[in-house]
Amino acid sequence: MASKTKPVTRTTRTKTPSGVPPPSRTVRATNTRATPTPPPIDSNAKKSVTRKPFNERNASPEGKSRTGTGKTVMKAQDASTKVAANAYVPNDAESEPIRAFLRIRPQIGDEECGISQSNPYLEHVSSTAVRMSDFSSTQPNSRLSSLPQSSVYTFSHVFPADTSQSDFFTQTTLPLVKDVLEGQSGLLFAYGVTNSGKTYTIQGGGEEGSAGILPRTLDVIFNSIEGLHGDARFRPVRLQGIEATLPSLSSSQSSGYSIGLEANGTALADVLLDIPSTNTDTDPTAFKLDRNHEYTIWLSYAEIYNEKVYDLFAAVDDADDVSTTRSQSTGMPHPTSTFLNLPVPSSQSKPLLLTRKALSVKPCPPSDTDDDGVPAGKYVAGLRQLRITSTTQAKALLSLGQMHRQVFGTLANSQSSRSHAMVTIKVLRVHKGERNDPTSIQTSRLTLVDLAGSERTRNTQTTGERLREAGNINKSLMVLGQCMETMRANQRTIARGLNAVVSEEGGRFDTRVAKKSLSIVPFRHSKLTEVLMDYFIGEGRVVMIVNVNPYDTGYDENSHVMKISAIAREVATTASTAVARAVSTIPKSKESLGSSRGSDVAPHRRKVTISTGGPGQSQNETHLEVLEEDEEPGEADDNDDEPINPLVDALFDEIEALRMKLFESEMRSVLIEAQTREEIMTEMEERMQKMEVTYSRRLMQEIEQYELKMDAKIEMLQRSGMLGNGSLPRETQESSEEEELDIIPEGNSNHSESGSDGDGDDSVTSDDRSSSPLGGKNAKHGKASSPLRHSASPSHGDKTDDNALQAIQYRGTLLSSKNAQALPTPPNSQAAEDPSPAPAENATTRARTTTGRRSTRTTRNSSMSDMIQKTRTMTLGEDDGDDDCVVIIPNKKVHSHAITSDPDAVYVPYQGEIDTGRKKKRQLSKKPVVTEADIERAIGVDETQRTSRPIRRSTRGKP
Ligand SMILES: Nc1ncnc2c1ncn2[C@@H]1O[C@H](COP(=O)(O)OP(=O)(O)OP(=O)(O)O)[C@@H](O)[C@H]1O
Repeated sequence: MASKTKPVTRTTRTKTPSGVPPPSRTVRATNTRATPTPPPIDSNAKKSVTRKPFNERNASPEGKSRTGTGKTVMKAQDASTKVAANAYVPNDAESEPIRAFLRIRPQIGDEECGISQSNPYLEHVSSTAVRMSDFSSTQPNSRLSSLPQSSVYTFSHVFPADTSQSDFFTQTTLPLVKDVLEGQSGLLFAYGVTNSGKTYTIQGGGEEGSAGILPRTLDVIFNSIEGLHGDARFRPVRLQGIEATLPSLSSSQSSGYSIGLEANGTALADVLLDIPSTNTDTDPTAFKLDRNHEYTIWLSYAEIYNEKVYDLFAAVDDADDVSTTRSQSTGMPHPTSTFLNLPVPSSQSKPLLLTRKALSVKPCPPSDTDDDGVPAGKYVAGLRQLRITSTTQAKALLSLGQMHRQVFGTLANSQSSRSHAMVTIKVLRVHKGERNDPTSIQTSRLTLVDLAGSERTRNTQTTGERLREAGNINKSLMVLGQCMETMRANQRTIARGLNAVVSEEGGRFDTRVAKKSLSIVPFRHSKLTEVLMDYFIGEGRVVMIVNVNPYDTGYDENSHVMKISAIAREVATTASTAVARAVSTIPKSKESLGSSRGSDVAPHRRKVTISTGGPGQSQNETHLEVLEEDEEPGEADDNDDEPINPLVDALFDEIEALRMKLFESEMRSVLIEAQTREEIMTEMEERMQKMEVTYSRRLMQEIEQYELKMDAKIEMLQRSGMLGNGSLPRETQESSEEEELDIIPEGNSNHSESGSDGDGDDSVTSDDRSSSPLGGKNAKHGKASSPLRHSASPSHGDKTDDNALQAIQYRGTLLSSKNAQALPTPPNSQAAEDPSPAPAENATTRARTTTGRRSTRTTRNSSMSDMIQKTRTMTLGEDDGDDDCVVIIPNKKVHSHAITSDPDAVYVPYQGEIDTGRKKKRQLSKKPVVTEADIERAIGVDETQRTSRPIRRSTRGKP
């Protein structure tokens, strides 16, 4: 019986490439304006939504008027009622900004993988804000980007790491589930870098209570429609279209999917996948719905991989293969997969060919357009929509789709989700009394998207397939960000225009002018945005879930994600109520069932060999060939978005292509820069390490050499008796003793008091010294010239030579003429040879030299400390022009005695005296004592020369 003819109410819809949400809608059935809250579901009134063309949207029936030129204008007073001052989002009752929720992933111990850092870079500021700080920036050269090191980001709500799946679902998704049952469409997508918890959020984990958003959504839907299931007389097509099912299809479609044969032997699925155990985790929530309505639920599952859309239900067995097989374990009918149930080929046989065909994204056909001829968005042509009748079926079907995704992901060598997964749940609602009237069927849909993780910059250095994947993932996410940014800009422009009108008394808002100043949102530049476009331009609420792993090392990537979410929160979308669509009684079965006709486009082939069998098991190799057919040429973009001007469109495409290239080259340059920096750092580190090794080796060598020198010196000093020589052999000790005795100035040996026998301190009288050519003014007066003794024998006559050795070490001792008196006298034998009397002034001075081993022992410590003490306080004597006396002190002991004997004596070592001493020591054949007279004699200075060529003085403090 023909049903009562009813006018088909259609949504008046306009294409709004500018992304400005339609600000007003009219619910015709009730003849009242829609309120922000959708009408209660138990209302019997049939609702339809009228979307008005852009140029009419801001005009109320009263305020709208047409100018002579056809321009639509709106009176300022009317606009003022719609637009709040300073608002950038049109203050439409139904429009609302995208809600962005941040979910922080807990630390799960993946530090070992090297993808984690010790400090979380996120810090809670409030329940809606977090501060993001880059701790790695404290390390020098660690930052490669110019992003701020610390920023605060605000969200609709921030969920800490310990949030349960159930709580998260309740606060973020449950309102959308309610909406979809009540006729409003919605979109939820999880966005974040790889490994941030998107899949966990959407699908869930394996543990009890960890079911994700998707299974919980299905639970709530089926809990709510319990006892309200409709039949499969009509099915959804495209976005919102409805068509009657063919009788031959209805059985299969009513069951939703076919029940395939259990595969005998090893199925491909067994080889490729660990089939997950069914999650018994269920959400008990149920909404109270109007029991006068019937509901049918339809499911589709698509993935966008490498900028191509694939149907993950494509391989689910068709009705023709139907058999009534039930699961052996649960006894429940379960879906099967064409290719997952294929028997595993032996290693010798031909590779198994798995084919899947990319689907095209098409604008909705004219049959779906409204009365004004405005097309109704884009849909994925050929995407299967399967009817499901229970949550168990739905979950089984989804896990089958997930397996397909996983298989192709595995075959593409993917380690994580390299594709965007899109599950759409369609709810068809009809009043029980009108179930035969297709025009009264209302369609709403909820799409849940698990986006692929944005690829890390440093990982994009992969090649081949992975590089292509990474590029496409980044591109689609970038375009998504661009779309939201453009929409926000357009909405701000509109708001500014309206605000200006409001502030201007009697002002008019010319929508055409406003429209011209708007940018086109680049939805068409990625498959992802193209498919989701309909939500952004006014088809439902949008929720964005931002997943973040605060221990992730990719600070820059996460900053980018945060920025996109900040933009998203400023974009307004408009909630829609259920839409009734045109009905076609002739089903496009081929298209709707996802037929895979041949294509002229060369398919993308991949050969894969999978080895199975663990240790101790038989090894098995499975050869597969994967064929990814492109979408058919010309399928897409027919009747595409309203052509503004082909040239402009082409130019816009060109701009977008260039922008994309720019972005890619920027990415590449950042990558190269990062690589270069890393290389330089590595090289620097290597060099530094080498230098460190070289220097430490040198240092060790120097230390060794220095120690050797010191040893030699100590030995030498021990030999000379300057140090305790208990360890020396007896004869050495004796020889040292003798050598020390040799230090006694020769002149002293003539004095009985001198103790030349070594019993006591030997002293040198002024008389002794007076004979010295080194004494005071003697040199000046040319009175003394001590002969140099060359013999090192213990005999007094040869003592000078031996003493020269030590004396040379302390050569450079200079006293001023006054203080020179304190100096020890050179060997007295000189005086014997040179009978010239010492000057009177020198006669008063006395230099005492220590001789004799015993006396040395007893006085050494005090002498040394005295010497040190005095040396500290010594100052160069007043230069009265008379300091023309050079005295060479034979050794330290003699020197110290000289010092102690005369408080006015000053010891001034000159720079490098030790080295010079050593050199001289070698030259003078280890003579312990060298007097000036010796030197003069050695260089052959006679009396006459001495007067004309004064002995060079080692004067300190004088230039
Ligand atoms: N809230 C959470 N609680 C416990 N474990 C979590 C949580 N979120 C994520 N995980 C774990 O972190 C790991 C990574 O999560 P997931 O696979 O969901 O990341 P993803 O963002 O989907 O990565 P990709 O983009 O690479 O697919 C998984 O082992 C998952 O179980």
